[in-house]
Amino acid sequence: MTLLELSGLVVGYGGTAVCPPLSLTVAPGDAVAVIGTNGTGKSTLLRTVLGLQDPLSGTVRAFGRAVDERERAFRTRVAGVLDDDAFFPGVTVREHLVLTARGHGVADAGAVTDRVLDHMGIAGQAGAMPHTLSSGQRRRFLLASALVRPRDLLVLDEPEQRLDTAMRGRLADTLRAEADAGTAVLFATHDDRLLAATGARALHLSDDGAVLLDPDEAPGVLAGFR
Ligand SMILES: Nc1ncnc2c1ncn2[C@@H]1O[C@H](COP(=O)(O)OP(=O)(O)OP(=O)(O)O)[C@@H](O)[C@H]1O
Repeated sequence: MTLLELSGLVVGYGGTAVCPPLSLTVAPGDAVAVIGTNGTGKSTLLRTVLGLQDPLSGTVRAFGRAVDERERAFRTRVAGVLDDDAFFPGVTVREHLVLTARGHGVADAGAVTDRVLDHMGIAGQAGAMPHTLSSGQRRRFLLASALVRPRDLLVLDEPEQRLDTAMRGRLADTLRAEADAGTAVLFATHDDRLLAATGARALHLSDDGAVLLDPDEAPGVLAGFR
């Protein structure tokens, strides 16, 4: 079964492509990493997959339909964490997460939130305002926002950013568990250890084209960017 299908996809801005045309199919339980040096279009690709910008050409289909983030049916099944953050004033970390969970129909939103806060190691920050968190704590919080809600497709842009080594290990375990549970995971990364630990296939973007690598060779290719 195909959950996400990119076909002849070209992404970019103002009519100018930022990466080569690409095609990719992702099934439930698949983990796919998008890799490439800075500026090769990874974030732009993920934004397009999330329906936040239109393709220049080609198609992005999720769950058998063209992606459209205005459709609730799409939003309820797709959890995305990009490199941006915006918070409601006067709403704590825990309250943000409970609101997110409730908004997506989670019945025991408080209990789920407390489990995820604990899992992400930020239970001690539950009552804090998001803007008072350290950058790594804020990253943990943003990742938590994807984990408190239902999801069939998880899209993460460099989820390892600003996380300490132990939390990067936890992140790898989490992504593997997500895939094992049947969630499709698509993430951009610069971390070859995260890539190896998740066992993800890697889509390598470069001037030479978009190439799907085997899990065995992908971490070596990524490490070679250093
Ligand atoms: N809003 C925008 N308008 C125009 N060009 C943009 C915009 N955002 C990004 N770009 C350009 O698109 C190209 C790809 O950027 P993108 O952020 O997708 O790369 P990336 O692979 O995610 O990079 P990095 O590894 O540095 O995060 C870059 O040349 C960038 O300057």
